[in-house]
Amino acid sequence: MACAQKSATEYLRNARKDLVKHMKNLPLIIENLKQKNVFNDYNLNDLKAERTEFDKAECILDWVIKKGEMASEKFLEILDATKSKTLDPDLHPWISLFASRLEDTEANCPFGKAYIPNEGQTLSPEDLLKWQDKNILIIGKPGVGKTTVVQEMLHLWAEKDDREIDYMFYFDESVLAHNSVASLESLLFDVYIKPMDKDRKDVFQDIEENSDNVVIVFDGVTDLEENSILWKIMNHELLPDAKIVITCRSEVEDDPLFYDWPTRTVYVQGFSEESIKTYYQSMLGHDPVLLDVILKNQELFSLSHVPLYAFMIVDLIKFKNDTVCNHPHTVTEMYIHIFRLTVMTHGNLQNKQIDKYLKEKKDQIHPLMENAFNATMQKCLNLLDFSSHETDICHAFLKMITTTDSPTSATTYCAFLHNTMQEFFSALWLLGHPDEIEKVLQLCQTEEHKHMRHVLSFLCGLLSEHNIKLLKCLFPEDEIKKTSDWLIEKFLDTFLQPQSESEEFDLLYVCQCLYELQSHKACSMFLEKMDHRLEPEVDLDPHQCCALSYVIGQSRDKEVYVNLEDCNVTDVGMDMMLSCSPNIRY
Ligand SMILES: Nc1ncnc2c1ncn2[C@@H]1O[C@H](COP(=O)(O)OP(=O)(O)OP(=O)(O)O)[C@@H](O)[C@H]1O
Repeated sequence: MACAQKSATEYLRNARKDLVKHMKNLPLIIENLKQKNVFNDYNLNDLKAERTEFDKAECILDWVIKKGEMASEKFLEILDATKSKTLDPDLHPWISLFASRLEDTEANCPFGKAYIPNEGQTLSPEDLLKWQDKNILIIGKPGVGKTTVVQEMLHLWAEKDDREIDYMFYFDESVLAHNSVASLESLLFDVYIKPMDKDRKDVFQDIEENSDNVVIVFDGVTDLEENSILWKIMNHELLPDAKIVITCRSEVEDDPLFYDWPTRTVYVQGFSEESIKTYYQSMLGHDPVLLDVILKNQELFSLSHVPLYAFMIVDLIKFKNDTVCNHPHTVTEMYIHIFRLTVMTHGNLQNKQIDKYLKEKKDQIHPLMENAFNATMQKCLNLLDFSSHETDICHAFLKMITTTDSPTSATTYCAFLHNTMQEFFSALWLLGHPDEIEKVLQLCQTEEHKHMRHVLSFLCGLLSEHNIKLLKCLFPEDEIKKTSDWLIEKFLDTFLQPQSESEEFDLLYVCQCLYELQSHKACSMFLEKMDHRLEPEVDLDPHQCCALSYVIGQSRDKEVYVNLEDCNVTDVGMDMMLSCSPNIRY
């Protein structure tokens, strides 16, 4: 099974000694690493400074291993593809073994990085590719799989021999952040692909003249500056017949940017119940006890419809003990454990050493929190002011992105491996700066800063009593408690106000924050303010049902009236609602 095998990083680490001596043709390896975005310009420059081939080989291996699993996998793929030129024959069986393992994994295990189809899903990425519509908007909550859907579209397109579309361009948030891109040509050719200089003009002309053969994907739009190149593409002022696919989070759907954008809208739902079961069966089937823990735990199961959470659960469940299984599972707690696990792996530590190590590294971690917060406030994923040494602990959470600014210059930014991690770090910063919380509460009510709500729900989770022991190595315990004491009432007062005359307050968001906070007192206060009547009026996904039933379950002596007349609720969701039945009246 894929999960029982050695990781690519381990595979490399074990062979490091032999590779340092027996890798050949280093320039070819380096060029490939550059093309696959494993190495950036800084790495190349630093390598030039190494004097001997041996030193260079050591550097290459150490950097790749440090850059993590994906980099190691790409490196091994390069070695396999070029082995006749780059590896001593003695190492050919070693690399072939890795290559066959990859094929085996892909054939037998449809998961890992592969796209997981939902049973009975009404639409597939293939359908989206075939649609004739010129504008497609893909919407969903964080981590539910929007990026994965568009990447699967790209993958399907790249695999096709008889393509109907000639060009497909994908731009992620780090590119979208550069509203100032100078021209269409530089956007298309300077970010990822560069046609040979001699062809560049012809290719560009072909794209412009036959824009009906072009698909442009903007992944993770938050806003686009009016009249920027990106805005003009979206509105078909440039490449008038191109198909534009945009992904955004649910709260951005109502942004004025999309008011006049005639569009076909697709909502990404995440894993279906069937997909969740198949996924866990494939990852944990070898351990029926663990498998059972998840499948029978309604909260964990409901969280798993967000694929990102399902992946985290698999990693965390291995550390299961009675406490792990016997208390409610919040999203924030999973992030705290992932944070601590990353620290543990980076420092090569044992579990019991993590707190001490974190205390020692506080000075490195706090600037990362601050940078995350500032970048999130500005809806930016590149940490513009952040610099730290490659060996710092912070790099365990970051990837490097290099953008070419001109033919002779490039800029390298740090960015979090996933944007939800950036939001988690932003919440950590707020936890250490309680004076700023009230301002953020107010800002969240504005269109411009609505996105900060994701940070606040993490903040609620960080304030949960259960999590304090995991955080007190970074923040004083009494400060966390003090913040928690005053925040509840402020939070409820702020969020229970309708956002505008036409818009009700967001009941489900408030319930999710209360679930993260895990406080009976806060739930009672909320139910009191609601007069024990809840009317969601929208379809509920399993995790929303989990939060809602938790809040209802906190009403000890009063029944809560819940009106589900206008809601669709999944079976898992309904089970959870019914499990708090003594407190509920329909
Ligand atoms: N259908 C799927 N099959 C396999 N993996 C998936 C699927 N959907 C999501 N994932 C995995 O879940 C993680 C999060 O997905 P993704 O980045 O696509 O979410 P997102 O909706 O774009 O999140 P955000 O709004 O935070 O950008 C990724 O690691 C991705 O590989």
